[in-house]
Amino acid sequence: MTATAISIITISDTCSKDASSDTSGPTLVQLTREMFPQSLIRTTVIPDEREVIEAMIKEYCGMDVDLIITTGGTGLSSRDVTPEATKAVIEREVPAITVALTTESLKKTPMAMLSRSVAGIRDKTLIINFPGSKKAVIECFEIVRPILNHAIAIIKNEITKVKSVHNSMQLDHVCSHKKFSSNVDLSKVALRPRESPYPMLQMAEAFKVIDSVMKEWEKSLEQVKIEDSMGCIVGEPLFAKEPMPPFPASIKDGYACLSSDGAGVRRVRTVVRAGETSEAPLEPGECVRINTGAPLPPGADCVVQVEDTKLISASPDNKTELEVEIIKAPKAQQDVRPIGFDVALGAELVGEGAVVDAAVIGILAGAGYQHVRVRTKPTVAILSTGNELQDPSEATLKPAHIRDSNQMMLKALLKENGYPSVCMGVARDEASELATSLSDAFKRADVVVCTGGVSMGEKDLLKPVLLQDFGATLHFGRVCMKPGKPSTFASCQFQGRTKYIFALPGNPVSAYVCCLLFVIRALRICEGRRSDFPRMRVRLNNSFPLDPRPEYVRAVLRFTEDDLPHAEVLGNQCSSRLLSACGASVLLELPPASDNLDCLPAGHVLPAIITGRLEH
Ligand SMILES: Nc1nc2c(c(=O)[nH]1)N[C@H]1C(S)=C(S)[C@@H](COP(=O)(O)OP(=O)(O)OC[C@H]3O[C@@H](n4cnc5c(N)ncnc54)[C@H](O)[C@@H]3O)O[C@H]1N2
Ligand code: MOO
Ligand SMILES: [Mg+2]
Repeated sequence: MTATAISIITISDTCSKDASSDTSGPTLVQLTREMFPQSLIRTTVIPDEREVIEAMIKEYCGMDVDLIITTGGTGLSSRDVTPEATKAVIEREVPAITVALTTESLKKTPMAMLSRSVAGIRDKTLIINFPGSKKAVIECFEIVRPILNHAIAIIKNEITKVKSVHNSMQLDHVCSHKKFSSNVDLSKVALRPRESPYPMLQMAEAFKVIDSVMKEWEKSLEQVKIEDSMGCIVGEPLFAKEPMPPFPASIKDGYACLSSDGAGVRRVRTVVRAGETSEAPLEPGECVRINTGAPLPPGADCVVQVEDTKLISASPDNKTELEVEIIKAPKAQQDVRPIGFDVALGAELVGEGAVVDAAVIGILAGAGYQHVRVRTKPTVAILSTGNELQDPSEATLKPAHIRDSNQMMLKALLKENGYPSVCMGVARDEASELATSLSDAFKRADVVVCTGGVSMGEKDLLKPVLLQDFGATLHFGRVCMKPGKPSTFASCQFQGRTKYIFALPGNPVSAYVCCLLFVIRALRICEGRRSDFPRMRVRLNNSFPLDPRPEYVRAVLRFTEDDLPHAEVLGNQCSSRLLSACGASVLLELPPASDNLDCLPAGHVLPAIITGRLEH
């Protein structure tokens, strides 16, 4: 999570007359810049005037600033009105921030009793008052530092509006190291929570959270070779530096003529084939034998195809045509592509936001471009977790082990959707090993996709490790869907950059479906594409029982005489049975079972998300 906009307001009569005397403002700029390196930080110095302070806070809030820190004007003198002004503009107070500031500052100086700081929220902006001295500013910043990311994330991602997510955020926030480490301690397994502490989001809520979090991804462009640009999104338009064709070219194999000569016999002066030029201008009564794609000789203004001519005379060896008859009078420009006919000089070859396809690559190659600037894709790392996993290459299985199928499957699925990734191997279900592997993955990638360890087992340690070791914000930890219930989405700051983590359930089908629905959605948002896969209406071939959760059923489509394709479910849909995804063209979107509908009958028409090839 990155604050995109921060405002520092120095409130002081003295500093407003001489800004160079302000030391607290610049100190806050430095502190916030270190914590939010990618943020836009605005500063201002204003006098201790209540109306001015109120107006300034309101103005920044109107500019979608995420965080406003004021410094100064919190004391007891009659000019100290910052708290009053702040109270007048905030919509909701956050009193615990003030309590923390006071409690912690009192440990350093009893003077803290004389600060009347206020903290609160106006619209989507968090506003915190700090006292005026540089020392106090440094101390206060250290006190609020641990909550800034979470607080801004909650406010900014509108998660406050999604009650369940809000609960989850609060939960995450109070999910202390100790609470989760009891989970880790096998000897105290009896103390683990017997209910998941993570609220179960509806799909629409989960999508909304992903969309709002991923919108923060900082978009950039990169230059790639055109042959490597397939499927990329064009970042800057490209224009034709040359016309196509660059010369008037014949469309037919025949004779270049002067249209003013009309029909009749012509002397065949010479020949011009594709790739050749002919220098001498055509004289009346002459023609030049020409091939498709060859440049018209100077003077010629039309081409007559060989089918519309008669041979009149040839050399004795028949290797040269000497005279031909043009049967029908040609029109000017007949069968000629003038200069720039296909692409005019300066025409737009490919626009910003276009998806590079084979034709675009052909156009760019034909126009002499070797590179194209495209929108940068996030880098992705894949990690499998589980003590039971062996590398797929191992010949024999150890007792109670299985081979890791998720890693290769996810890599292929991402590649199929245009996203390269790196594989980070398998981490064992130990907190320290998971932390090391995650940290290695964060060094390699912006987005980390891991599988396993997100449900209720005492060895399901992904969530606690993300919270404890990386101070991650858990955007969600459970989703009402089948498969994929324990799907987890988090973000954290790592070495000054935001990392996004999709911790998918270990069951292979859950990982497959959640990668399609959540991970690829997120990656597409980063690239500025439309987030959803296309959908179509299909007819169910056989009846299908409904689950209490909305279900994503893998199916193939059969195109018949019927107006709609028929969806054939790919066998048992158990979340461990990856065979149910082999060859799938679509995910059928099944509604949850209800009192009046617990089974969809054969022939029922329902939406299908197109995730694979429609025909094989
Ligand atoms: N008490 C509860 N138990 C479970 C719940 C629940 O709500 N309460 N949810 C179930 C659901 S739904 C799912 S889905 C799974 C998710 O499990 P985890 O994400 O914790 O994953 P693991 O426990 O590590 O593994 C689950 C399953 O998948 C196999 N697996 C894991 N990784 C791989 C891999 N890379 N390649 C192939 N197979 C893999 C693993 O061996 C397990 O069989 O939790 C349910 N439990
Ligand atoms: O939600 Mo789990 O992915 O059904 O088995
Ligand atoms: Mg598990």
